[in-house]
Amino acid sequence: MEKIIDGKAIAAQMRQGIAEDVTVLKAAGTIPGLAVVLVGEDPASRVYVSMKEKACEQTGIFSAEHKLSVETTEAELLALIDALNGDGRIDGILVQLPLPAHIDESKVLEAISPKKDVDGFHPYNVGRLVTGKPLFQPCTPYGVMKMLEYSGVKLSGKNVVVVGRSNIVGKPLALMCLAQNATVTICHSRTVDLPDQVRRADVVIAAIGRPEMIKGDWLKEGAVVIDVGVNRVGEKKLVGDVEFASALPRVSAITPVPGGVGPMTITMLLYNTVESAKRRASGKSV
Ligand SMILES: Nc1nc2c(c(=O)[nH]1)N[C@@H](CN(C=O)c1ccc(C(=O)N[C@@H](CCC(=O)O)C(=O)O)cc1)CN2
Repeated sequence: MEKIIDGKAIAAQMRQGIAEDVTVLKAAGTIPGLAVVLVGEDPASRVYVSMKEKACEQTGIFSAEHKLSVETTEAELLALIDALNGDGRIDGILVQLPLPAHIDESKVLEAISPKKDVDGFHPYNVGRLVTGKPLFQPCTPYGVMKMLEYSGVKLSGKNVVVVGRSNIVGKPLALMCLAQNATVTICHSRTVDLPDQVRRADVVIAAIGRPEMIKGDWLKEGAVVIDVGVNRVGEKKLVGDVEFASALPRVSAITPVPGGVGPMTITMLLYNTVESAKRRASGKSV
């Protein structure tokens, strides 16, 4: 196992496989389609959306872009989603988060057809994950699981500590690790003695959104560290939730920021879209 888990390289390898699947689908008459919806001008969201569009182009997926003004009402957004749910060219619908404060995020996510919910955020898909029969799995946690698989890290019987309990990363990751027979602990802002919890972990997954909060001397010797944090410090610098320099000498493997989990998020969105297109092509119900 490489000490630095290269998310860019794993993502590139997976995207090649996805592009091959798209070629096969197109030859049989199905063009995978993703609708990308952005409301407002949030600069980070604009960057992520354009990365998603570019990734679609590179893999041959049709992307339909809907860039809406910050004044868009909740009713207008719901009407667009309704139209996309019924659009036969669209296999996946992505609404970039966060949404402006006047729009109810849960209402919007619940309006997306579970069959086109390639972000895996709809309560139906959350329920499928909880019951161990996933349909669409959320992209960042799914990307983490793929990185562990590609790096040969087996979770069965391991102590996994997930730091962070968000609906889109921490909670689904805990369920995915549990499905691989890990012993999972979820830590959060009220956890007593976080360093002590982290010290027990064979695998630490950091998803708290606090720059370099987890220090090297908190880690067990030989631990595997997956850093989901993408924190902007100053104008240009990006850092994770783990202090990389102090962690590196102690770990057996670690993901960098940037170039770790981030590239996998978009790759899993492409993957989910193509899986959805394969279902459409086969006429299978879900
Ligand atoms: N509808 C969704 N909204 C959001 C999601 C999501 O999965 N679905 N996740 C995040 C943002 N996100 C994708 O949307 C995302 C975050 C980071 C990266 C990434 O590649 N990061 C790079 C650094 C890029 C940079 O320079 O800023 C890295 O870590 O190497 C991709 C996608 C919130 N919203």
